[in-house]
Amino acid sequence: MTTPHVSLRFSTCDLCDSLKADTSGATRWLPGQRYRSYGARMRFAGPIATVRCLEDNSRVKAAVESFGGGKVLVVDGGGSLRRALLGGNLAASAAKNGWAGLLVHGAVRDLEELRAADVGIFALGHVPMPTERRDEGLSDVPVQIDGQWIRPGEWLYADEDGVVITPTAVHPVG
Ligand SMILES: O=C([O-])CC(=O)C(=O)O
Repeated sequence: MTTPHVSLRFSTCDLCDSLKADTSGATRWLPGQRYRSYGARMRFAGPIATVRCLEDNSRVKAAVESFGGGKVLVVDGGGSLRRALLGGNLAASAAKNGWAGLLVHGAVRDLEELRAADVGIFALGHVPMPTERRDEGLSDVPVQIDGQWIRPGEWLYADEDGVVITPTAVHPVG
């Protein structure tokens, strides 16, 4: 597997400038304030892998401990802030295994360690309580976040302005 090349000079605003006339619904986006950036990378992009889980990070652990190859892990945690789906150890694994970033629709913890992790981490919030792993959750299934479908293999671009999801890789213009 090769690591996809993504220019980290992309900007979600430039992408949206080039995609704004597309009314097909293929382009989806999430507002920047929905997520806070916790990792060392404020800008990340790559093909999507997914996990859907509720207060059990078994599948997140399995994903970040496997080869990331420049992918972005989208974690649909149901929006729960009761348990942290990612902490310092798993963030370090994600960085070591070449994940470009994680979008966690849920909570994270270990903020100081997350700041040091060379990976993008966007999450709804943080809470100190970890999950109890019961081997529950699904990997590489379509997930729905804020009413928008996000599917494995699609592309995600994230920076401080927000998050853009496209069916295939798109290139910045201008
Ligand atoms: O292990 C967990 O469940 C989350 C965590 O604290 C870590 O990644 O360090």
